[in-house]
Amino acid sequence: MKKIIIATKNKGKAKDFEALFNPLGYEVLTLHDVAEDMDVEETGTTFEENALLKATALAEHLQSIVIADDSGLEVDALDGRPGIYSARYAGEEKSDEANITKLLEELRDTKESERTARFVCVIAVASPTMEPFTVRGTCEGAIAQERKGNNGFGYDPVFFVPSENKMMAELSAEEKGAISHRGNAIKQLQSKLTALL
Ligand SMILES: O=c1[nH]c(=O)c2ncn([C@@H]3O[C@H](COP(=O)(O)OP(=O)(O)OP(=O)(O)O)[C@@H](O)[C@H]3O)c2[nH]1
Ligand SMILES: [Mg+2]
Repeated sequence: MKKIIIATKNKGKAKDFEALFNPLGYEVLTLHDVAEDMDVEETGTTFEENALLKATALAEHLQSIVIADDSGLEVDALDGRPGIYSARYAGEEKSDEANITKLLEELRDTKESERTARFVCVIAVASPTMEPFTVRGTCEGAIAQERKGNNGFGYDPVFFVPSENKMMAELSAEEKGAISHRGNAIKQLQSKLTALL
């Protein structure tokens, strides 16, 4: 099987990528497989900057084509927060559980119609032989009052997807990939992918 390297340590993201790339004939490798010690600081101010930082650092290190994903949740009632800080919203330990608790607490007095939000996923592609580039995918939804569902990762248990009438965490990996920010970003990548890999 052909291999694709993703500059991530997030196992939930890796699963999402596997559901999207395995059917296309690619085995997904992550930092855990290729450079366990590598830790790229996300010092950018946009998803694009952070995705490029992660992709170019690993592409340089491995002298190979690499993709990276920087993603997060934008909540309208919170002026777009947590945004690029989604992973570390409740602290540097990056706990999905604590992040959800903090989010629900911050939205405690926000009524149903004002709980709109979107997931954003920016994927950067970098290689030693070409200019890096990014694609962006989004997924519109709303923040629920309570957790529901056991699939996915991050904020999936409280992210309501109107088109499915379900929480993201109630969808299978394949169902999530069909409608998610990550799936949408990868769809944009696909046309360019064949030429690249
Ligand atoms: O419920 C969710 N479903 C998703 O599909 C999703 N995609 C992103 N997120 C949130 O945004 C952070 C990314 O931050 P991020 O891009 O810096 O990644 P990360 O730090 O977790 O791993 P790495 O790829 O940087 O190694 C994640 O941790 C999550 O909190 C999601 N939440
Ligand atoms: Mg990160």
